[in-house]
Parts: sequence; C-alpha cells; structure tokens
Amino acid sequence: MALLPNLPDVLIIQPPPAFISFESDFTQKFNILRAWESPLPLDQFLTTHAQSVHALLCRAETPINADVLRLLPALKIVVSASTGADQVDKAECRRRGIAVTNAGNAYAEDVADIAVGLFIDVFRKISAADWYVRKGLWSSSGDYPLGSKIGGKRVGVVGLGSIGYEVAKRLEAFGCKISYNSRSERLSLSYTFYSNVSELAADSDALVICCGLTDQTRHMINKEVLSALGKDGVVVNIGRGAIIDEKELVKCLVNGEIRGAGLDVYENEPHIPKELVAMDNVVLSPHKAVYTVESVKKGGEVMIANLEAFFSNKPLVTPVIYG
Ligand SMILES: O=CC(=O)O
Repeated sequence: MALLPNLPDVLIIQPPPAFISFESDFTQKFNILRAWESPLPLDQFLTTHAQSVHALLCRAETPINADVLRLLPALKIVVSASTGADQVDKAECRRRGIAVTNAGNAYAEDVADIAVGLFIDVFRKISAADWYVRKGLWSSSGDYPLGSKIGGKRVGVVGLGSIGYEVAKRLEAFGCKISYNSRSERLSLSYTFYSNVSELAADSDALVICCGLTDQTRHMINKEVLSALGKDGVVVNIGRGAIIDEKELVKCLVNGEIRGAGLDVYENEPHIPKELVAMDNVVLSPHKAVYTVESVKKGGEVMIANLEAFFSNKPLVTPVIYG
C-alpha cells in the first residue's frame, strides 16, 4: 500500500478486532503501518520501519516486551487500547523515556455492568437455569435448585479504581454491603477498607476482582484468600486472569470449597481449564466485558486523542507513564 506522506506513522502489530471501526477514524489522521499485513516476519518489518516509528498502538493481547521495544529505537509512545496496560513492559518504557497511555475510563461503566451481571448470574443461577430449560430438564427433573438473594450480600471489591467504583455503586443500589481492598484507602468514600485481601475475603460473600495485573497483584487471589472466602463465597473476575491462581480456583470449585465463579478473564486466554467449562456454578465470558458499541467508540476516541496530543506536543489524555 502506498504511504501517505503527510500523516504521522502509527505502527500496529496485530489486527484490531473486527468490530473496531478503525479504518476511517484512524486512517484519516495517521498513516497506519500494519505489521500483520506484511509478508515480512515481524522483526524484519519492525527493522524496516525502525527510524520512522515514534508511535505504536496495541491491544491487550499484544505483548510489547523488551524484544519488540529493542527493534524500535525511535519509539516515543505506546498507546494501549486496553484499560490494563500490563501487556507493555513498563519498566523498559520508563528506562527509555517512552510514554504509555491506556483507555482511561472509556470502558469502566460497561465492564462494571458485566461484573454485576456475572455476580447476579452466579448467585441466582441464571445461566445454569438456561442450560436446565434448554436441556429439557424442566419437565423431567422437577424443581430447579434455589439461588441466593442479592440484597444484603457482603461484597469485597478488589481494586477500587474507576471500574471498582462503578461496580460498588451498582451493587450498593441492590442493597449489598460494600468493602474493598485497594492500593490506598479512599477516605472520601464510606465503604470499609481492608489493607489485607484475606481479611476482606473472610468478611465477604463475594470478591469482585477489578484491579490491574502487576507484580504485586499476580496470584494475589490464592488458596489462602479463597479459603478465607469460604464455601458459600463467589469470585467474579473482570480484571486479569493471572490475578487469581487459576489452578487453586479450579481445585476450590471442584472440591466445593467455594460456591461459584463468574469469569471474563483467564490465565492462559483463550484456553480455559476444562473443569471450569463443565461446571454449572461457573459463568464464563470470553474477555469481552469491556466492549459495547458505545465503549468501543469511546475507546477509539481516547486513543486518537492521545496520538493527536503526542504528535502536537500537547499533554497526553490518559497517561500511565509520561515518557
Ligand atoms: O481487558 C480489557 C481492558 O483492559 O480494557
């Protein structure tokens, strides 16, 4: 494809999901270098464009690790399409003075809606009831087992950032009692703060994982936390799969040591442990909680705003690292 001379280059390594209308929105403003369309192997493609690429746009599934960064010596900004920018080697970006931006709050309300949906689904057995009806068990097996009331549930929100706060507001309206664990206490809010996630779990009927994946949060929801949550407890995860020790989660579910789980994210996506797929007290979603027609549009606007700010030397809109 002929390069447009007057538009700044923006590199994309993996194709954006088909539902992102990135063609006209992005291509009017930037010259998109599409690594995935090139016949060259990735490292050769990157080497070819090494001197012209100052900006890279990436999605959550594209690791921007030290090997990729090394091939891009002129890189000055990584624009992540996702809220969590854990796919980017931030330490290396800091060292090189490369700015990193994320999607800011673009998806917060929509992902919170799904967290609440998963929460209600597990306690009230909506998906399980759907299976039951579709399998024709209603007429043959009699009454369906009772679910458990939403109002009055003690909810431990893990990570009270913009997503966690939207989850808390929604579940408060259902009559739930909200507590949370976060990097720091939010003194302006009346929710009870727990600095220790096991103590939060011990005082909760459900944990809703809303934090980002960092060295500190990797496998933070481990055997000890799940045991503290107990056999009536539910885990909802819309953060990142690796925040939970998935092997331990599977064991706890198989052994009936927790009640159930609602999961949008997994440790080794798109692979899901077969035990999870077989259990009707587990509700599964394919890492799509953030996406709605509206949030995708908003996310695109945030990415474009960050790129425009970068190319016109203005302050970035949603910086994670200033560069
Ligand atoms: O998982 C999606 C995101 O972080 O936006």
